Amino acid sequence: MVNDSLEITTICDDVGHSKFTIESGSSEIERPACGTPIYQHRSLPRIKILGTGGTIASKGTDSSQTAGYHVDLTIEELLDCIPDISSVCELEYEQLCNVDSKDLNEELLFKIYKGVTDSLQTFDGIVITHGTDTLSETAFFIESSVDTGELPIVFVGSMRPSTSVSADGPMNLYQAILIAANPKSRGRGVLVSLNDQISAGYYITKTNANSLDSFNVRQGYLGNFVNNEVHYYYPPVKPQGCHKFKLKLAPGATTLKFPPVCILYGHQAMSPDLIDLVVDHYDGIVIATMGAGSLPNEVNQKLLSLNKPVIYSKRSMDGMIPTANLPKPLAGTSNIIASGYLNPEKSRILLQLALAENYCMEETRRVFRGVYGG
Ligand SMILES: NC(=O)C[C@H](N)C(=O)O
Repeated sequence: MVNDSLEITTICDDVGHSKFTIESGSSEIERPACGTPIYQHRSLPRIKILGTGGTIASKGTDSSQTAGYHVDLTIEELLDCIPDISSVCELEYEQLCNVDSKDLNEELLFKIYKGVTDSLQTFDGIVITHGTDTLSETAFFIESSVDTGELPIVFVGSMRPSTSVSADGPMNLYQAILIAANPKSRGRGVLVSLNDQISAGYYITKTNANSLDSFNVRQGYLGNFVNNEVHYYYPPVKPQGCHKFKLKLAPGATTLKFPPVCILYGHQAMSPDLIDLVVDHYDGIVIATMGAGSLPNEVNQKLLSLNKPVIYSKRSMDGMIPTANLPKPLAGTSNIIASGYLNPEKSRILLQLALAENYCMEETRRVFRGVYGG
């Protein structure tokens, strides 16, 4: 299903940067200087698409293949597969990277952050195509580090590669663009659009490794997409207690370097020796506890003795860690902080942001209080 009615124009000859615009109609376009967006119909919302890769940008070898495929499709090719949106919005798109989301690192996260912040003033909405495995981490990071104001930022991925029968990528992308262009999406912060559902990026979690309905959010879906209509269930709202960090690069640095934080997974017969193996390599530890903060006593004692922050999160997908369940130090203030509703991977990002700001233990605890932890 090729979209013939869109005109795709290269506006920057720096191919490494891959910036393009898609204009509605085919009337003459005056070419501005490299990097300047071209707009003809000021009345349509302007949407920026940032391509980063993932299954939505993947190809398999035959149409039945839904595993073992490779990222091999550009954002430009992906846009060729969606229905005509030229009467709905004007698009500009940019390929930031093209990787499986397991390979996203601080450098690429910073590229996404820059892609977003550079577009905030010029566009009415931003769509980010992303692999689903770590999509919720990037969405959480962007919500925690960008003051989005009224602008909708919509993350989107897919569970089937572009070559498969009933590939979900084109419909998911189409919906994400329409959500970003819809005035009702304003003032809702970072959204995730997948499988017809709209959710808050701050809370969403990937809960199924294979199915199309792979994302779940116990805090509730915000809305639904049906037959070209965006339906919100609630008026605009942003996540409660979300702490906003101002990212600062170190003097002379060109990208972010976060303090290292690891995640350990609690289990029966867990030994405190595990902590000894990692403690010197990390500035903080997140631990996926059993239940709502349970760990063997010796592990609690070992963690309490560390001179660095330890976040108690959970193995269970839902629920939270109440502060009442944290182990108590014999004397002084504790280095152990409850993650509240955050899962281990989001807790890791939040702790890294707090460490990067040089927050003391109490400031870090206050940040986690926003999600009923601390
Ligand atoms: N469905 C997906 O996008 C999974 C893929 N491995 C990724 O996260 O990039």
